[in-house]
Amino acid sequence: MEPEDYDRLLADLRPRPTSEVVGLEAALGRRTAHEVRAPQSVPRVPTSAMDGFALDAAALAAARSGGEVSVVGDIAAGRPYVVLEQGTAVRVMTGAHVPSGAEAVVPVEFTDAQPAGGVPSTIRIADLPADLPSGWNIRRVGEDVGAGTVVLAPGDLITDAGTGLLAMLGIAAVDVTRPLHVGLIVTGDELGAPDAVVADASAQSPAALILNSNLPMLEAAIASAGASAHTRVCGDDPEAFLQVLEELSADTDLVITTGGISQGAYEVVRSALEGAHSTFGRVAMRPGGPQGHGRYRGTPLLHFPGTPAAAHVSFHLFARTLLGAGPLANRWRKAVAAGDDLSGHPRGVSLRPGVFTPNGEVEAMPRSRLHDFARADAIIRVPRAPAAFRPGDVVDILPC
Ligand SMILES: Nc1nc2c(c(=O)[nH]1)N[C@H]1C(S)=C(S)[C@@H](COP(=O)(O)OP(=O)(O)OC[C@H]3O[C@@H](n4cnc5c(N)ncnc54)[C@H](O)[C@@H]3O)O[C@H]1N2
Ligand code: MOO
Repeated sequence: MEPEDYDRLLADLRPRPTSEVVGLEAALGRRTAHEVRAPQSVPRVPTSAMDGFALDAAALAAARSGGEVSVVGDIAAGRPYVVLEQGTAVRVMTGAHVPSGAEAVVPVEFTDAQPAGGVPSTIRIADLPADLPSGWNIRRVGEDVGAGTVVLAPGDLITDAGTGLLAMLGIAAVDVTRPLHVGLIVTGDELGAPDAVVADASAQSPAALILNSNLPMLEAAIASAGASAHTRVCGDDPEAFLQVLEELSADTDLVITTGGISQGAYEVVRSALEGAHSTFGRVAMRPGGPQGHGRYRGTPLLHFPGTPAAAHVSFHLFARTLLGAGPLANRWRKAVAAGDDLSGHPRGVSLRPGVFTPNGEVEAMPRSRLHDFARADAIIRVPRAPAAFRPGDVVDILPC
């Protein structure tokens, strides 16, 4: 099974997020719970796109034939509106409310007026384009955003530009999804805490030989995905594992486990859950081939392999789908390959760490260890052999 097919199977496990209303200052990086519609138009009134003079049709005609036009007022952006009398002009600044009846705003450069200083009492205009479109340099009401337009869809990430957009529309608070609570159980009798003393390799203590990289790595990945992590470490005893899962699943929206799912003698996760709660199998991909998923008392479960590079890739491919990023099939982006030729593996999709070159192409690292992914900008998807890519070919990448 290809990674995207497996990912589709996981869709039913997606937790339903709840929502909360937050102020704009706390909205950055959150996702909208509902669509957001513009409560008002932008601009709200016709506004000038240029510093210049608003003229009605009669004044424009007079100016075209070389006549002087009287200037009857001055409007800066946000300042009170001035009535445009027939056959006259009003000085307007960019963003100013253009008086009704104005046919066009003529930029100051087309006139004999000085750009700065007081308002001239009259202006002359030279070299006006022959066919001025009606409303030249006047931004119509709702030209940027019409009242009622959907400006953000449900699930959209609120970015810095999105924050500005909401402020522009007078929206001070927004309904966003609450961070999901994700349980993480990292399994293996052999694991030592990252600060454990690394003993001599010949020593008897296994905990000193393999340090627990998956826990801090996936805790960080969960936080980067906007969720909160609740972590536990567990040995290879299935009963003890079930006890940890029982506790953790009661208060979490999703539980991720690592390790103990392949063909070995101490596959704790598999022996505790297979049949009753979870299914285990192999996805045609490397790293990360062994995978499992299920539910425990309703709480969705994802089971990742213990090998650190496999756990890393599994999170980006599959956990992100359940944490609101959308189906894997929709998340691949395109990039131009650089560096050496890339050949597919005969048994499945290869997921290779890739680094962006200064000119924006992507170059695969020679190997796919955690050490390589730690420096990568993206995961490159190399389909199964005989697929092969040469420099200049377009490849699928997942930013990570
Ligand atoms: N006979 C077979 N053996 C294996 C197969 C297979 O198909 N047949 N698949 C291999 C592949 S691919 C992978 S990936 C691993 C996955 O095995 P598990 O999920 O059961 O993981 P473990 O055996 O528990 O651990 C694998 C490896 O990773 C180390 N590990 C585990 N957790 C952590 C952690 N939190 N931090 C750092 N390192 C960790 C663990 O000590 C093992 O060395 O199975 C292959 N075998
Ligand atoms: O899933 Mo494994 O060895 O391919 O890392």
